[in-house]
Amino acid sequence: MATPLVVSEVFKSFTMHLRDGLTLPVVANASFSVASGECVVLGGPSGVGKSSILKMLYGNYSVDAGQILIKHKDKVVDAASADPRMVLDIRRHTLGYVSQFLRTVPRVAALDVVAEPLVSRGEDSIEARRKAGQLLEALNLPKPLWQLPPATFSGGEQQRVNIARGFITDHAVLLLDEPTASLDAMNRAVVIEMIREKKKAGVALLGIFHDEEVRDAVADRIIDVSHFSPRRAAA
Ligand SMILES: Nc1ncnc2c1ncn2[C@@H]1O[C@H](COP(=O)(O)OP(=O)(O)OP(=O)(O)O)[C@@H](O)[C@H]1O
Repeated sequence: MATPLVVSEVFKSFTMHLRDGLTLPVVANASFSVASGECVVLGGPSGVGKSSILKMLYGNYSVDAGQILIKHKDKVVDAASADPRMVLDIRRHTLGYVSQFLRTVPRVAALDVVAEPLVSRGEDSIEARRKAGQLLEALNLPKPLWQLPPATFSGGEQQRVNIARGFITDHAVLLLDEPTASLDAMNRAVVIEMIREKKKAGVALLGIFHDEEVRDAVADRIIDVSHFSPRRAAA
């Protein structure tokens, strides 16, 4: 089985510059991998470092030590030490991320927000919009909203735009940070089905799901992130 994501001995601390440089160690010696077609869930109590791990993998947080090995365009790249241009290339072609909250761009219609990851890869914009419409329809976003910028949408509507944007590409690795937190039962079921489709297509998924029902429906494996807690490592 192919393994497009390998995390090896990753460490992370935050330095509080406004608190006399106080250092808060958050992740110590995190090592795990995710295979194609597998959905791995990061578990453990609140504040243990689950979101921080996803943000390091996506390049939003720097990594203090260790490697994040991603299979990118037939090569293995260490995203932890890659330059910003490489990180952007990995995001464009290999690594998707559904964050908890949509970062809206003023004046851009929801349909174009969803189509953008395909357009930025040079795909035909009409075809990209068609695919975006299919996803928004599956996620029950009312059609009159498609042409509006999502800034004024409800939390659940914004989250569905965010999910559609994350799922529109055929990226080999997909990170999901509580994608169903603001959704009703009907749309949670749609997202569960979309995750199963990605697994069937051979995508490696790594996610955080506080909702037990969703977690049980999609998880092949749960990694207890408290194993990577610095306090435990020091004990
Ligand atoms: N940018 C940051 N600056 C300083 N501290 C941070 C930052 N991001 C996260 N932390 C700290 O790192 C620790 C882990 O946070 P993180 O959000 O990764 O936990 P989590 O396991 O995802 O929690 P939850 O389940 O509550 O979302 C927390 O103590 C948090 O305060």
